[in-house]
Amino acid sequence: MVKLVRKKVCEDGGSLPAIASLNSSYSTSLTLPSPYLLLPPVARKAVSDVRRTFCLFVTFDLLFITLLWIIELNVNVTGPILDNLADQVIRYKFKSSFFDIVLLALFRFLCLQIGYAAFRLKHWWVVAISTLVTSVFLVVKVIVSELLSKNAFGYVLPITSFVVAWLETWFLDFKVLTQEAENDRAYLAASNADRASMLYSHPVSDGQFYSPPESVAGDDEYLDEEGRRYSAEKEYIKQGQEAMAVLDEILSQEENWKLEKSSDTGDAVYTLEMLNYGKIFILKAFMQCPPEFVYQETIMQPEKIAEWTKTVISCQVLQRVDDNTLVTHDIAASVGGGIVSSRDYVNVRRIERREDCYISVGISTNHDARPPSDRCVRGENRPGGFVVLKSSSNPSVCTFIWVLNTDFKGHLPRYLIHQALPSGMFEFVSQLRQRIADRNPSLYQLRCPPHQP
Ligand SMILES: CC(C)CCC[C@@H](C)[C@H]1CC[C@H]2[C@@H]3CC=C4C[C@@H](O)CC[C@]4(C)[C@H]3CC[C@]12C
Repeated sequence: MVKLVRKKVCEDGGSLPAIASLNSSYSTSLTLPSPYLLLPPVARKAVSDVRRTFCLFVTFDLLFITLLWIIELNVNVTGPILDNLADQVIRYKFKSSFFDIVLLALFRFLCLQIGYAAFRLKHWWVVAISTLVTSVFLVVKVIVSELLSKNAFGYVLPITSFVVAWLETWFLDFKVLTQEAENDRAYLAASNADRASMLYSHPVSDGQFYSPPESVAGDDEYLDEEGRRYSAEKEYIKQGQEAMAVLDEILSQEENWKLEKSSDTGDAVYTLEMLNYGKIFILKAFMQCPPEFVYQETIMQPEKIAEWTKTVISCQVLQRVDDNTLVTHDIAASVGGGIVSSRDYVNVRRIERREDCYISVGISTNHDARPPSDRCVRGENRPGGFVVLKSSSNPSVCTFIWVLNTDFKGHLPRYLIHQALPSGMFEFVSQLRQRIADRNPSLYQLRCPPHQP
């Protein structure tokens, strides 16, 4: 039984060797577009798709009412259709002609097309006026005229006009304006993200860390920008160090961990209640492989984690601040069969190599390149992370600990989440074992890990 030992931190926190020495295939670029991101804005369409659909519907309104009228002219034909037409148009009588309903459709068509296609208005008052005029006119018409006694069209035409007019109001207000407002927000966010990624857009080649370019002497604005960036980096480093202190605190309280659930592979999930952080979930799993393998898969290659676990949809390194600190954008899959839908997180991570373990802590932070977006609920990670404990007696085994301390946000029943987390964590570690076995076939025993002694 690998006992969780107290850590002995090296002075510099065990700074990492340059990535290149660990895995030359590892590369990252801060401008790599991710399918989950709001892609930098391209030229925007003059008329949005939803608005074009609305204009099409308005055209349908006019054509459909006109078609119904033409059919009506044909239905009770006493003489030639032209007589009927002349009757309703030239010898127009409010009480017996349908021509005014067609003119009303033409009025709606002109108002709406001029207002929403030509002037591209973003307000509902034009459609409100056209619908109000239509409604008042039709109500008066139906009350005063003899249309209803004339034929079926005495019902069909006014009712169709009324319904179509109100459908146009609904469509514009609940579809066009809301969708376009959403598009504007997304466009704005993409513009910000695009502008921000230009700030951090220095491609980081294999194994190199991001280092701010030399500032141009005398360029005050640039120095301001540089100063801002420098203080942002200091802030990230500080957040990582503080999170590491909290994680160490959690690890030092193993005697207070409460066993929640064990898996048939001998893994266990514990919980720990902490004053400022609520209920923390801690997975502890015995791994039949050298600690370096676990370190490589869970800590050193953050962007590849999505290749082998369904828990994470994507992970992108937004910025490498220094040898121990990086900022990532993680998109987690839905949890508990959809109880918790997919969440995204911006985490500052601190990685340390210590005498007895490899440790990686993360905590939620902000980054200009990934402002919160309406498309995904932004979760909040409190100090938590991965610990790969080395065995002092056997270098080919280790213990993997995952401290999960997350607020999924949203109005979700806590008990449901707390039910779902342990199984999700067990699934993660079994996918980790599978990954290590696939990448290190020699470790056949990984495929059926023994029960812990
Ligand atoms: C059912 C459970 C397992 C789902 C958990 C979903 C979320 C909360 C999980 C999925 C992937 C997780 C991240 C994976 C890797 C790291 C790096 C580590 O240095 C700090 C924690 C951090 C940043 C994790 C935070 C929590 C995380 C975002």
